[in-house]
Amino acid sequence: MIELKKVAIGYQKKGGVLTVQENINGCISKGKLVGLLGGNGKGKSTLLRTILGLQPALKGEVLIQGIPLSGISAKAMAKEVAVVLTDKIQTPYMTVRELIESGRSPHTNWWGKMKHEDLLLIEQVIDQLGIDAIQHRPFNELSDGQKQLSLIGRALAQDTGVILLDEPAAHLDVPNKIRIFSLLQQLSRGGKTVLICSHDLDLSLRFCDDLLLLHQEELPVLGMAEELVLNGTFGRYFNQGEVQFNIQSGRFDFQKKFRRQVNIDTVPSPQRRWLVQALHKKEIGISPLPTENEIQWKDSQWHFNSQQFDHLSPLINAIDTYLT
Ligand SMILES: Nc1ncnc2c1ncn2[C@@H]1O[C@H](COP(=O)(O)OP(=O)(O)OP(=O)(O)O)[C@@H](O)[C@H]1O
Repeated sequence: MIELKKVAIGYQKKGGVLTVQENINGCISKGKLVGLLGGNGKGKSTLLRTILGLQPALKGEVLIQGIPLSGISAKAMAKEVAVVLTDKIQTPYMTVRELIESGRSPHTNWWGKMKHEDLLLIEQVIDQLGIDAIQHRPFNELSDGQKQLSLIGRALAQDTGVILLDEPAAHLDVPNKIRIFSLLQQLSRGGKTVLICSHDLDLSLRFCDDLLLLHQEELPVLGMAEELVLNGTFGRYFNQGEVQFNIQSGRFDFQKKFRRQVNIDTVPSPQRRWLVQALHKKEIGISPLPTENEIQWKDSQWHFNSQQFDHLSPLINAIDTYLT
């Protein structure tokens, strides 16, 4: 586990100190998938680098598996903590498989000779990530998403108690993103401590047990994801102007006030959800009051202004014309 005790993070500069965040407290527990979330420039990467000991904390203390960072050698750190950072890595010619195998180096002998168990683990990682088809391709020739999967593979092959990931799913397609979050969740259930920094708030809410939220004006907060939503903290930390978190849908809405409005009170789900989206694209809002502009869904048909429509597209065009 990772313990943070009154940690302040930032940079020593010529003119003084730039404090990015302070008073970061809490325990990133074993067996949990924890998301590190915050808007741009709030200090997520800085905190990850501080936890890794790549830069000193300005104040406070970081403990890894109960030991203060200052007391952990680089070799011991490599056995305890695996990391996937966003920095572009330059590998001299190396295949995906060789890159993943290099994750075993903290555990192998000086010659890097791998035992049967090491090879089994490599096979398992390649299988878990679904990268069998690219395992013999040169890393430098891969797409960004394939590179990301390979780097995650190297971290998994390291087989450490703690895994830190900085935006590991940024370049991945949706099924691969879900696969990575789900795999990290599975790893945490197996007893690992996993801290993932992400801008994907939706997947973080769905998969992470706890969230560590960073904000400019408010103190960092660590808590159960659903609790932070229900007590309003999550929304408060991310709402910006017209972009507001909707506690019902769990999504961020662009809450623009539309001049033109219709009433859809009687439209059931799922038609309602997609009708609202199509109306908003035409700058038509939803009126909470019954008005004469009512849309209905009856007998698998749309009804508006005494007309019937089999499909959404002509309905939306008719409303758009009528309300112009
Ligand atoms: N080497 C550096 N020297 C000085 N300031 C830095 C340095 N690296 C980052 N910063 C500053 O620290 C703050 C936090 O940056 P950091 O990269 O940790 O944010 P982040 O939350 O990871 O952002 P993003 O989501 O945009 O990647 C920013 O104001 C940034 O300008």
